[in-house]
Amino acid sequence: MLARGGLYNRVFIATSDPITMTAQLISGTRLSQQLREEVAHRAAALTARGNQPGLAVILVGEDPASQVYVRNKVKACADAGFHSLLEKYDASLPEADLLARIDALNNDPAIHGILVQMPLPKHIDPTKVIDAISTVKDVDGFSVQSAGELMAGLPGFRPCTPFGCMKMIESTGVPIKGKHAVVIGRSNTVGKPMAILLLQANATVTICHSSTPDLAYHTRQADIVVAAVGKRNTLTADMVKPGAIVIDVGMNRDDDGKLCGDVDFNGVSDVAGWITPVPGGVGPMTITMLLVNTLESAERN
Ligand SMILES: Nc1nc2c(c(=O)[nH]1)N[C@@H](CN(C=O)c1ccc(C(=O)N[C@@H](CCC(=O)O)C(=O)O)cc1)CN2
Repeated sequence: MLARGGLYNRVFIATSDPITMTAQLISGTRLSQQLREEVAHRAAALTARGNQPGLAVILVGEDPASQVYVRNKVKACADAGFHSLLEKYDASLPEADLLARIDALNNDPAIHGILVQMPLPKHIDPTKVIDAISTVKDVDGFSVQSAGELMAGLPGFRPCTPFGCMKMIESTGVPIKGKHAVVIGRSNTVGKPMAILLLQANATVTICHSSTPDLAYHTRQADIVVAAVGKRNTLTADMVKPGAIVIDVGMNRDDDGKLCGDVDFNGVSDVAGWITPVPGGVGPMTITMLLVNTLESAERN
């Protein structure tokens, strides 16, 4: 039984032990609300100057989860006062047609951000598609150019999920500088950029992955753990240093079909200092940071 409320409300867990340590909840929903209000104010100022932020969202195929995400992105745009275009294509869309569409959007002055929802159907090369998006409109931050800018510490768009995770860590008020951070997962869209962002914030960073022999050895030393594996119960209470900040990027289903992350939330809440929930944690922040990137693209314009 969980009682949740504010950004940093304690996570109360009904157990037989009344003095178990309880982590503070980092609510992505609440933090998103605050950030989206700021985004909407800045968007209104830009719109008043004749430069309304505009986002193009492209969905190829009928993946049910992707349909929900693109709908949520379009709604978030409307709520923030952005102009948005949702383009939906049949799964059989030829790659060349998609590239031609991106080319047209690259040259559309009303569009400041372009995103192609992932995953794409098998016959389409995601790298080719992402790299076709103009760097100045790559608000997902997935292109090779954007990855290079991140690596080099140059200005550019940061991938939305790790960017959101950084905002969540920062929201705790705990300085990242000098902390030991462990990132579990090495994907190009989450694990690797997450590690670089933490490094740029002066954390000492360890990246763990499926071939790491003793994951718990590393996580037990971590002040910050980011779990981005895609496997539930990857991080359990015995693997966490007391007081640590735990960020859960996972989106999995439990045996009852309920959405859950990579972290054993109930168990880890007894040990960690801060923890993100699933749902209501990193997911909403991913969409919020997309708005932030699109707004910044329009402001640069
Ligand atoms: N072009 C992109 N494709 C994909 C991205 C991305 O950032 N850019 N990320 C994911 C999907 N994604 C956004 O696109 C995304 C996933 C989940 C959520 C979210 O808010 N989840 C909710 C729960 C939703 C549910 O009930 O099913 C939550 O965690 O609270 C937002 C965005 C892959 N593709």
